[in-house]
Amino acid sequence: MAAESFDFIVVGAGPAGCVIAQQLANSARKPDVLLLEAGRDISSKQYRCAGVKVKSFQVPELNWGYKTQPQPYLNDRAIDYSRGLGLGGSSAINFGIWTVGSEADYNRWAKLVGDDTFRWEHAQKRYKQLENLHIDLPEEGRKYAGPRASDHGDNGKLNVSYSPRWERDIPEMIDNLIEFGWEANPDYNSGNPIGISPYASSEHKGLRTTAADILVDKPGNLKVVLQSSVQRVILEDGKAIGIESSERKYFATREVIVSAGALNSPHILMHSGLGPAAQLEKFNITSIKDIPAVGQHLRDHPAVTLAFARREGIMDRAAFYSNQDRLDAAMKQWEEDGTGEFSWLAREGAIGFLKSKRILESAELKTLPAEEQAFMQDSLVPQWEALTHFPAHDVVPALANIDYACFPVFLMNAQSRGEVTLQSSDPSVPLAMDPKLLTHPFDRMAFIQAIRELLEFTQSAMFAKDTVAPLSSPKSLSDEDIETYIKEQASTVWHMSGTVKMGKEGEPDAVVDSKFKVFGVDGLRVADMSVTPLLINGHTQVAAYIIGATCAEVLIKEYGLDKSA
Ligand SMILES: Cc1cc2nc3c(=O)[nH]c(=O)nc-3n(C[C@H](O)[C@H](O)[C@H](O)COP(=O)(O)OP(=O)(O)OC[C@H]3O[C@@H](n4cnc5c(N)ncnc54)[C@H](O)[C@@H]3O)c2cc1C
Repeated sequence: MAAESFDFIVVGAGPAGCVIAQQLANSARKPDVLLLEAGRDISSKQYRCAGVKVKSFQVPELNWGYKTQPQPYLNDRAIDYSRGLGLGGSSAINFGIWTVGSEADYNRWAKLVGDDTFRWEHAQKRYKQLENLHIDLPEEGRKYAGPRASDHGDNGKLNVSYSPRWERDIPEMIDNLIEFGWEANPDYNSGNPIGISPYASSEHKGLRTTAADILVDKPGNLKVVLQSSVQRVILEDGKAIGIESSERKYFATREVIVSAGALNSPHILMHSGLGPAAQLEKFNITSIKDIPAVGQHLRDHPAVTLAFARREGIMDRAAFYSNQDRLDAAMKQWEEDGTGEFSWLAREGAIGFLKSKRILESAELKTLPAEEQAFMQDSLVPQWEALTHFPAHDVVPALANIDYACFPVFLMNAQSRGEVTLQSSDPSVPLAMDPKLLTHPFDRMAFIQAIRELLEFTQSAMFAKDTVAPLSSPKSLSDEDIETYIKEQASTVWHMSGTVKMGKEGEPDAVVDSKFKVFGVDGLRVADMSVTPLLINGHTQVAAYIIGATCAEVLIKEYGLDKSA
């Protein structure tokens, strides 16, 4: 079969890859674009019920199924390191929390890489073009959320919504947290995440939103090939000229853009001869360019959940999830018209981004580089995050019979750096993944403090009056008990970042420049969560979409694709 040729080849149909492919193909010059995805089309309704969203990552055929190396600070546990496999990438299996991060993240990113295109005002513009925010809050929720139209999009392809119905204890929970001292924030996605807000999700009318939605109405000059796992980039005289996948070769006359995610993009680079030469040679891969930083600098947010049985009937969940007849009827209703409990129940709650005086005044903070310390002190930069009504029964089915409160706690700005490394010369064998969670002393101290601050709330009279028993929680507020709990229970929240880090030329940890170009290689860019030079303060899908839009903008400008032929 003759090799097919395209102007641009994009590898990976996650948030970044779908946006790049669609925006390139839609530019005035209408270049021929190929989007290759290793997985299947999983964009049909059967995979997208918002009400069972947290079950998606547990479906083996939708997931690459990765596990980390044993983590010494987590009792040597190998933890789940899921990545979405299929059209939409990890957006098709994620938990749907919609957070853009802090405007300070984007301004710092611009400064770190020396390019103002990453500044908040530009990032926010791209975000607004992608988003279609539906503010259909219930009556009782309106006083807590008030996004300004100027901060959001209402015409993008990504449907985002607040839940139109709330579980009955949510207003009291938010009131209590405000009374406890958390500042009310009417819109945590305005660039200022600090405080407590109801959260918005990547879903609407009971249907999960995924990156596949970006491809709706795709133009004819964009070809999508599924079940094609890219093994390496074909390089000739220092230039990327195509790719070799599990099924065949494809050629690109202009560029190859790798958007396979933070665990797979470095994998493809290494098998193309671009990575740490010593590592490649160990596995008989010819090194074309020694780039020691490929696979290094892996960062992620440590996370742990705390759960408490609540007084029966103060919530809506047990009465529903423990009743098979109601479950069956609700699923029938969702299938018919997308409404009913599976469109709202346990899909709503509050999100808090908190500053912590104790963390900011700690001895451990003072050991960090001055720039990092200054960043953390910024009034728009949180030290930790919590959610209030996580649907943990989708992971621990026994919880379906009880009314329970579940708070995931996330450490922001974690300092530990991990790595992904080769373990085989066979491209079908994944990299060894070692996030080295909590290896940095700052992270261990800050995570303990964050959990303690949440526990102080759950032990306050206003919350404790309705608690029947802790279900999963440290035994006390002591460092030792919290540390034991972390070791037994903590994991990450799948925000892998930084393995193909963006930076300035000559920086030893930089792999791509601010135009997403791999240093020293022509015609090759990487654009997905792997390039982030910092850990975004929030959940990462929005950042991945923005990365895609930024890269598309750069390419369209560089190649003059915005001008008609
Ligand atoms: C379980 C889970 C829960 C999460 N929850 C949230 C959340 O609530 N909110 C949030 O904002 N973020 C969440 N995230 C993170 C978020 O989904 C990711 O940050 C985001 O999807 C990353 O986008 P990406 O484009 O960088 O990569 P991905 O979304 O990982 O996309 C990469 C794509 O490339 C494809 N690919 C990989 N290798 C190859 C290859 N060799 N050949 C061809 N194709 C390939 C993959 O199959 C995939 O489709 C979660 C992630 C997971 C896994």
